[in-house]
Amino acid sequence: MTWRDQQLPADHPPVKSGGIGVLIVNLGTPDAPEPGPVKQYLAEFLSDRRVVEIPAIVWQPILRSIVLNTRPKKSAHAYGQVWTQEGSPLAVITRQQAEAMQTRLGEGVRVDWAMRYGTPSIPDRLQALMDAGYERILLAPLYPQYSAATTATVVDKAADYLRTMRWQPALRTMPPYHDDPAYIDALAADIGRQLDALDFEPEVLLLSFHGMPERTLHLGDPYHCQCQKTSRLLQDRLRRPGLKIRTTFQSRFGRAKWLEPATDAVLAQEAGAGTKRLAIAAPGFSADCLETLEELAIQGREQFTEAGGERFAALSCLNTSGAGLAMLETLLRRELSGWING
Ligand SMILES: C=CC1=C(C)c2cc3[nH]c(cc4nc(cc5[nH]c(cc1n2)c(C)c5CCC(=O)O)C(CCC(=O)O)=C4C)c(C)c3C=C
Ligand SMILES: [Fe+2]
Ligand SMILES: [Fe+2]
Repeated sequence: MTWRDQQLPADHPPVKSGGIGVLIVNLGTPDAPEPGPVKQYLAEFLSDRRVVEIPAIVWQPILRSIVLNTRPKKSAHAYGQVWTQEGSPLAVITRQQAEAMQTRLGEGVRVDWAMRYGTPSIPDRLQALMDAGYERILLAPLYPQYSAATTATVVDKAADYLRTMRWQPALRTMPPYHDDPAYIDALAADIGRQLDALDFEPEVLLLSFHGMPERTLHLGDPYHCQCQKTSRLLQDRLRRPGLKIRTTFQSRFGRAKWLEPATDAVLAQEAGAGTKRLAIAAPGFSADCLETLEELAIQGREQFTEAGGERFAALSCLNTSGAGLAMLETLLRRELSGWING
């Protein structure tokens, strides 16, 4: 009991200890690879005004009457192809990343994880950290490139929850790290290692980033520029002059024009132009997920080989690789240093 507790009534909640918590956050994923849970997840995700920037009065009827009646079945099938014994790859890897950070950062800091959509939710984990006495919380969205549809909506969600609290934690947010030497070095080391381990030598390496509506670029979202900068720095750092490297954007959604060139179009175009051996990496994803394991590794392979390609490799994301964990530790320690040493 502290001196403060002694002055409080007996039924008063315990005085918090003031410890430091880290909440790492990724996008989110359904609870099961079945249409029901996928529908629930998509309803939450695609109702986020940061993600679909169409007025709700126009979008919600389309979402409810068309998208949520057609997409869940198709997406559930895709999730079924990549689901693991432990669950959705994105959730499993994010949890493993949090556990590894707990080990690396030690007992002085508590590391937890959450998903922007689905479970475990950001409010749930923020409250759990507060209940356990962590009054300073570092919110770490694991998106190297900033976009309103990813980084900003994580901060919105945390802020919305803080708005409901009488006793708020102090919140710090980890900035995007698209050009951070720790990130570029980790990518170069991990992609270089995977390229060296292939039993063929690719002529082309695609760096495929998740797409966004092109309109967001014109509205000032830095996402496209940050993807291009990551690619340029990574290309320099990879030092493979014989390898043709191209930047592409995947996972188009809806009817609007998205950032180009599209990954699927480039796969077919490269094969059509005579490229026989191709590798693809997804540097914007911190963890393998549906978009890398199904869309790139399964569908991408089909698109390339059906158009005449012969050898294809989809490289893993940083996940829990040594390079990836060392990078995360560097980024988190940098943000925590003000609180620990200050
Ligand atoms: C890495 C950054 C991401 C950006 C930017 C992003 C933008 C964005 N996404 C959609 C629509 C969908 N994305 C879906 C899956 C998905 N998206 C990301 C990351 C980014 N999205 C990840 C990591 C995942 C995988 C989730 C998993 O469970 O493994 C999906 C769901 C799957 C499907 O039905 O195809 C949709 C839908 C939009 C509209 C958008 C930008 C405006
Ligand atoms: Fe997405
Ligand atoms: Fe997809």
